[in-house]
Amino acid sequence: FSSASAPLAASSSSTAATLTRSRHLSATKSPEESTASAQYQSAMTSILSKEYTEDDLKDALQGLLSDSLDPEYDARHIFGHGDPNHTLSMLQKITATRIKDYVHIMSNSESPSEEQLLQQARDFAQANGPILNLSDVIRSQSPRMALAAEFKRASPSKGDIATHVNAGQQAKTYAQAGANIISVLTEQRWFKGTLDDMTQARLQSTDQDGKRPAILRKEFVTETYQIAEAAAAGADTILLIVAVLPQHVLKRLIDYARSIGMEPLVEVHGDAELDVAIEAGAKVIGVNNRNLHTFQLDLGTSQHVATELSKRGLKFDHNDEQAEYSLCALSGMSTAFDVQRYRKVGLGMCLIGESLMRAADPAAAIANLCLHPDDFEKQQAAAGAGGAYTGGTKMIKVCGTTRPEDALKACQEGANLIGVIFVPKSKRCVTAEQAKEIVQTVRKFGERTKEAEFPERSSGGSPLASLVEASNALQEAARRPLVVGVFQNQDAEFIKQMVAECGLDMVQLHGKEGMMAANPANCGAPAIRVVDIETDPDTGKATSNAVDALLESLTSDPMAILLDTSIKGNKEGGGTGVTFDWSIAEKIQNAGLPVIIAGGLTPDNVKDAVSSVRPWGVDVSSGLEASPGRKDHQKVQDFVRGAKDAAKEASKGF
Ligand SMILES: O=C(O)c1ccccc1N[C@@H]1O[C@H](COP(=O)(O)O)[C@@H](O)[C@H]1O
Repeated sequence: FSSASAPLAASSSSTAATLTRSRHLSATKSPEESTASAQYQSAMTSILSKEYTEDDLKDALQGLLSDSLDPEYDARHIFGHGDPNHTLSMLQKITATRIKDYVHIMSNSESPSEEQLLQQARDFAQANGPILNLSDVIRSQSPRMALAAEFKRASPSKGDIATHVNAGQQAKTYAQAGANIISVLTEQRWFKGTLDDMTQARLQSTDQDGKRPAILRKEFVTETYQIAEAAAAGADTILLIVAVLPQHVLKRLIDYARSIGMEPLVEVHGDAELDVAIEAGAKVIGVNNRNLHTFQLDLGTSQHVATELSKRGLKFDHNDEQAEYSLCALSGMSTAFDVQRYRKVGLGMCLIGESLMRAADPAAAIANLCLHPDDFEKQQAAAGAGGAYTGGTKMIKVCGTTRPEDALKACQEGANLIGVIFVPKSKRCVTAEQAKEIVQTVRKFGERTKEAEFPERSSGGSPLASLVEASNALQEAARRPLVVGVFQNQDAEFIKQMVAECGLDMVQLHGKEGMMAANPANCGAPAIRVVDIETDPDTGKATSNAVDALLESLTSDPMAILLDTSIKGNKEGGGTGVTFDWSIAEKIQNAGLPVIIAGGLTPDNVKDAVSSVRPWGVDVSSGLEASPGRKDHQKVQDFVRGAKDAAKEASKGF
């Protein structure tokens, strides 16, 4: 395949590009070709609608070991290997389904042969330029972090993400905004992607000077045929997922990809998979922060793998010219802070999908990632917060506690914030003595001797960026529960006095104090600013343009934003026991601001709130009571566990 890997004369003619694409993708065809294409399409439709039993799928995965000389060794890292009763994970189901699909595709008389695909790939390269080497693309960006921006319409766990978006147009936007790699999901059943999406991404992301990002085919690749197919449709590289590939198959696929000029992205999760990848000869290693069998996300995974590579004496630092490997973080990132944490440990690329697909303005979201280190302080300070908030539910606040035993129960269940209310009109209003007792209980539980300390915030940032930074800091600090004092239109001196006397970690301003009142200098501690979502009690709908109003009113004074219902016609919100229209919270988070939602949450509706809105936090007061001011411990347990289970469930996905 030397002609594809050798730099061939590039043509910017899109007509030439269209004509030389593989015959089933071509838009301009002779009548015979059209018939062939129609037959091909109908064959593909029938193949992709086939359903397989669990046994069929297990056999398909087992088949990957049929030519192994040492199946135990080659499959040593594979989940459930050797256990005939193990249930297939979603990753295994999808991969096995693709294995079955390709058995049918490759044997279908309408399909091009692998040789024909390789010829089409050569033609494509001749018309549109040679394959780009992934390793070179990443390394050439140093010291800037390379960005792989992903095109993903849907996923198995999240369902539809952005089905209306056009792949070519989105790729062009990504490329113009500085993406170096464009990853395109080509799997149809679960991700609603196609090979044609990828071709469109390739053709439309090239600029007038012929400069373009590398194109990654994101697929469940087990066959060399899929790699040839990727090259024929315009890919520069392919993803190889170690979790589903026996060692010998991984090696075969890496070698094949290189033989046609592609440097593959080899995806690992833990240490065992890292060893398999290195032994198979991977050079560009992507660390999935998500365990693809359990789907749990942990952004620390990439850092962990970086440490493991260092321990093995392997050089991967993005700024080291001698480095033999490139390390990339995959999954779960959305902000400049995420990029920064990986830059610090030498990673060279971040792959970001969902938050860019959901972003109202993907170009702004990319700019706000501050890919260049010099931009981290400067640019993110001047701009917004990055893409949509997609980090899921991380904060649980149990408010309105008046008794230490209720606060303790909430801590034991895993609540992050315990609220005490100082509002005289509230049925849950506490004295300073009661608050002090609760503070002592919460501190003892968290093995703390003093109030929480928060890192200083970078100065000069936009309110949105500053709030995102503050929310991250609060999330870190609230790994051990903190006590929040709730106030409503009360004197700043009184608030400061209660903070000092009771040892409150934070305050919550729940009245009409305004955004700037939430400054720590005013309150004596960092503050959660409550934003009322004025709701019509008859329709349940918000009565004003709440989203724009909130985004315009933001200042850098608060530590976090909490949305609560206020009933139209009533002066103040708080403890209403009424929900607001949660889609407002979703819209605010899609603009990049993580929010806590409150108002009428109960053990019965919290799961729904968490799974549908995926808010950063949930807050409850009256919904957990046996009687005003007294918590029902069963309800506390059900609420916190329900929120956590739903958060776990909602964070699963590709
Ligand atoms: O709970 C109260 O009595 C209260 C009084 C005054 C201000 C705030 C109050 N509670 C806050 O209201 C929300 C939601 O409460 P609920 O779950 O709808 O009862 C929560 O933030 C509490 O902190």
